[in-house]
Amino acid sequence: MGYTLCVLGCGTMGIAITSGVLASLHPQSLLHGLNSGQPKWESHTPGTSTPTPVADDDPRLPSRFIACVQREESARRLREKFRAVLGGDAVQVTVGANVSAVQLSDVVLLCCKPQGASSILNESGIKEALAGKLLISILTGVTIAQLSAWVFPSTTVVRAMPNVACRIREGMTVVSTLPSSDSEGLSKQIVLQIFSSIGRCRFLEERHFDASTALSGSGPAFACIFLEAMADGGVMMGLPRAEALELASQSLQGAARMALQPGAHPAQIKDSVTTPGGCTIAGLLALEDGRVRSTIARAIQVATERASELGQPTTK
Ligand SMILES: NC(=O)C1=CN([C@@H]2O[C@H](COP(=O)(O)OP(=O)(O)OC[C@H]3O[C@@H](n4cnc5c(N)ncnc54)[C@H](OP(=O)(O)O)[C@@H]3O)[C@@H](O)[C@H]2O)C=CC1
Ligand SMILES: O=C(O)[C@@H]1CCC=N1
Repeated sequence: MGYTLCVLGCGTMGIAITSGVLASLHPQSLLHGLNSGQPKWESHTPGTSTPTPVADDDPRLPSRFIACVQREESARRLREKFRAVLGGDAVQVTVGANVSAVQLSDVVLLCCKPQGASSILNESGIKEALAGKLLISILTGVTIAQLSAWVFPSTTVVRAMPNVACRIREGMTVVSTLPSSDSEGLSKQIVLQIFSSIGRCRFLEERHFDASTALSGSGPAFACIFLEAMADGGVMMGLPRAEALELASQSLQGAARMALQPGAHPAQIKDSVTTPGGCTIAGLLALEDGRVRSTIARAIQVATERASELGQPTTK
């Protein structure tokens, strides 16, 4: 029998992670369709993630899910969503019952706003309910030292920084290196299993978390600005909007997948596209005139600085 996973604060990211993990555990379920939506275009869109084989007795895999939210309205929507795709109560959704949800769980995924951590973890009984368990926080800016001060020493605290693409199992998650006492233990296996089932997962020291938050946590938003702008250019030149978005999206996906190939480098890919005297170099020079590289790099810098402020007592 696997373990019980409690998603404490099941909003955008809680839903993305839960949906991704459920889809990996139930490859035949409608979750795949729901997560990726109906194909927008008629073009062939091959799937990319390989389903994780289900093994009910694997202690690294969750077999029961509890989602905690604050408002009844959110709870109702979540129940409908998960019931619709799994046809039962695969995910138990609770409101105002964080302590009992944590008591019933083995692993807790903290997915509330950074500003909400203090009140959620200071609720009477939570500390005791978390004793001896694994607490994985995806909160921006809230440090392991802060989290550890709110729980007993027997609670294993791990930070993770996923992104919204976990929803379609194409996420990028950075996980803090575990304490040496647990560096090869079950906690590490559980964390790896969760996040590698919904995308890529990499361990990094905590000092890199704010930059990782800006780069891969916020990254999908930055990429979508570029994507929208490319599509706008296509529309300006007469392409229909839907086709322009398809062309832009698939081009970005293709370029990113090429860049992820072993030994590949973005500059080499760019050079291979750039015919001497051709149209690509004309477009590249227009981009450079707009200081596109320093603008994008500065966005990561500013987002990193802001990430470090979030979750701190003096920050709104
Ligand atoms: N959005 C993103 O792309 C990313 C976000 N993050 C981090 O993930 C965290 C969550 O972000 P996001 O999912 O966008 O935020 P959301 O606001 O979408 O989700 C927060 C959830 O917490 C719930 N909640 C609030 N208070 C309580 C409470 N007292 N008890 C139980 N549940 C509660 C809310 O319930 P209700 O719905 O009822 O209000 C909501 O479901 C943040 O810390 C953020 O920094 C990290 C990486 C990417
Ligand atoms: O904007 C934010 O603060 C969060 C963290 C990364 C993505 N969204």
